Amino acid sequence: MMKKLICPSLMCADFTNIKREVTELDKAGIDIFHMDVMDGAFVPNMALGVEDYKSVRSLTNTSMDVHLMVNNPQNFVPIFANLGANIIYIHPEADPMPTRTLDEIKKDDIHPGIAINPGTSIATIKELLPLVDYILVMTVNPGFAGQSYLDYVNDKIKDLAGLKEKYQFNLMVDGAISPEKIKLLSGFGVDGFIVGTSSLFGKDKSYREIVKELKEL
Ligand SMILES: O=C(CO)[C@H](O)[C@H](O)COP(=O)(O)O
Repeated sequence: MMKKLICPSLMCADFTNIKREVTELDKAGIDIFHMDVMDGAFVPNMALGVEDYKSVRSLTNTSMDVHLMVNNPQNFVPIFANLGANIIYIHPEADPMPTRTLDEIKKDDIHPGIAINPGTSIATIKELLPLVDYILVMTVNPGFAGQSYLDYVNDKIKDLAGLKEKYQFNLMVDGAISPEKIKLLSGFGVDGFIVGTSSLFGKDKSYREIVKELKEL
């Protein structure tokens, strides 16, 4: 069976009970905590920040990423490196020299990743493929939970899956990832799924039940 990394998007969690949320998600066997940091400029919203990152990091030893939905992400890398991030995603669309930033991330022994918007083509990121351990394909326009899945991104996901063996990256998807999409996209060769309101949070079942079901899809 292909690996299926389940990564809860903590912007969708109940932050009034973050200790319980993180503990229950850990018990459910999730793989990576996904932390969306927004600047209100690269995307028209604000979500998690440094203090949220510190809180979650203090509650778990599980892998944590940070998805920097910010302009000039190179300025924020040292902050999240110091906070114990295991994977740092930058948007190449927002960085004047993503090759340098990815090298800086790697120097800190952190996995470098790129997140790419629905309208970003593979051609524009081709040179970055040998530099990254993770590619996060946005299947909604980033910034908000609860949007609709953009089907036109499927062709790009299939094409990237075809490049995984050559470049050895993990292929991840983020945005309106329902159980049906996990099943479909696993078949395309996607390794990891950022799960928010579409499959994990605000449901009537426990995280343990849901994560088990998603892994078995
Ligand atoms: O990156 C995001 C928004 O930009 C969120 O991680 C994601 O959209 C949350 O999941 P859902 O779409 O299922 O509510």
